[in-house]
Parts: sequence; C-alpha cells; structure tokens
Amino acid sequence: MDIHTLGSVNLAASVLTIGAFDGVHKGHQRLLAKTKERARRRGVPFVVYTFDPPPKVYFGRGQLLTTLEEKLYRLERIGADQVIVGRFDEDYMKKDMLEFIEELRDVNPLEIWEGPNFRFGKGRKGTLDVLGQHFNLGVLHPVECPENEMISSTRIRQLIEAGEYSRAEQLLGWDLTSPAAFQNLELARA
Ligand SMILES: Cc1cc2nc3c(=O)[nH]c(=O)nc-3n(C[C@H](O)[C@H](O)[C@H](O)COP(=O)(O)O)c2cc1C
Ligand SMILES: Nc1ncnc2c1ncn2[C@@H]1O[C@H](COP(=O)(O)OP(=O)(O)OP(=O)(O)O)[C@@H](O)[C@H]1O
Repeated sequence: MDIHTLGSVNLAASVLTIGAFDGVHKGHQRLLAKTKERARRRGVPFVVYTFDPPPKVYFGRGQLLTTLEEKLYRLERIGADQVIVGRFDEDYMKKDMLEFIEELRDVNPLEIWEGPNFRFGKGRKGTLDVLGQHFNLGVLHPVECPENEMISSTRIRQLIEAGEYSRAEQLLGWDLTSPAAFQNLELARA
C-alpha cells in the first residue's frame, strides 16, 4: 500500500472513497469493501482519501478513536492500494468545494463511493449532489446497528465515554483489546 499527500500522486484511473474513517467501523468497512470490489472489477487502484486529524477531532467535537498509524494498518488489511492523507489544518480547511473537486482529478476517479451525509470543503458546503455533478458517484445505504441506529464514529465515541466497550466493539467490528488497538482508549478508560 502506498501513502501520499495530494499533489504527490497522479493516477491514470482509480475507484475512490473519501472520509475521515476514524475507527474504521462496520459502516466504513462496508463502504471500503464496495469501493474495493468496484476497483477490482474495473482493474484500477482502490484509493482511499482520508484526513488527519479527523475534522471533527480538529474542531474539538470528539475524541480520536484511531491514530493515523492504526487507521493505515486497518486500511492496508482491507486491501487499499493507495491512501492519500490530507493533513487537516487551518490552511487545508480553506479549500472550497470546487478546489477540492479539482484536486481529486489528480487520481482520475472512474467512480467515487460514499455513504449518506458525506460533506466536504470549506464550511461543509460540498454535498453528495455536488460531488455527483462532477464524478460518477455511488452512494451506499447506511449500515445500522441492531437497535436500528446508524453506525457512526460519533456513536462509538459516545459508547466509549459511557464505558460501554462491548457495544462499541460491536459497531467497530473489531476488538478494542487487540494488540494494534488505540492508545487513546487507555485514556478513555482511566
Ligand atoms: C477542504 C475541506 C474543508 C473543510 N472545512 C470544514 C469546515 O469548515 N467545517 C467542518 O465542520 N468541516 C469541514 N470539513 C470536513 C467535512 O465536513 C467532512 O468532515 C470531511 O470531508 C470528512 O467527511 P466525513 O466526516 O464524512 O468522513 C472540510 C473538509 C475538507 C475536505
Ligand atoms: N453506517 C454507515 N453506513 C454507510 N456508510 C457510512 C456509515 N458511516 C459512515 N459512512 C460513510 O463513510 C464515509 C466516511 O464517513 P465519516 O468518516 O465521516 O464517518 P462517520 O462515522 O459518519 O463519522 P462522524 O460520526 O465522526 O461524523 C462517508 O462517506 C460516510 O457517509
């Protein structure tokens, strides 16, 4: 798996998914599996564009679930060929939705896959509709947990804060005590 920053990568074709992917939970896993399947079918690289830190964490609206290292480890195991890491900071967040879209052309996405509610660009102005006007976009149905609640990093953060680790593990789809698991969890448990 190759790791890039945008601008350092040019691909003739790809199938792409974009997101913070904090936790690489079951909803993310479904989206990543779909993206991989489409990339394999087309015979082009499976590319993941992610942000570090996750924008919500940057804005202080949530604790970090997976370090970049942990996230990259999980993306590699899932089979990503190329990962682009956008360093989310004061400068980066100034890009408006059209600038962001123009940059994506570096990897020539034949298809982009997202789940519901994906937003991008300055002020979160970019919607799925906008992305779909520029690229061939596929949108997945939400993956829900047993209580019909949508799985999200936010939900998992809440469960960890409430000490409900086994529920958090159900939504993550992996074991919080696995060797590669979060450093941060120790802080959450302390
Ligand atoms: C260039 C850029 C600028 C962004 N600016 C903001 C922002 O001003 N406020 C905000 O809450 N999120 C901002 N975001 C984060 C997005 O809302 C969103 O969290 C991000 O694209 C990841 O999507 P995901 O949370 O669905 O994974 C920005 C994202 C990008 C790519
Ligand atoms: N339960 C889910 N089912 C399907 N797709 C999902 C699910 N959760 C997230 N996604 C998709 O994964 C991509 C990355 O989303 P993101 O990293 O913001 O996850 P999130 O769980 O919604 O995070 P947060 O709760 O912090 O906003 C987006 O396209 C999003 O729609």
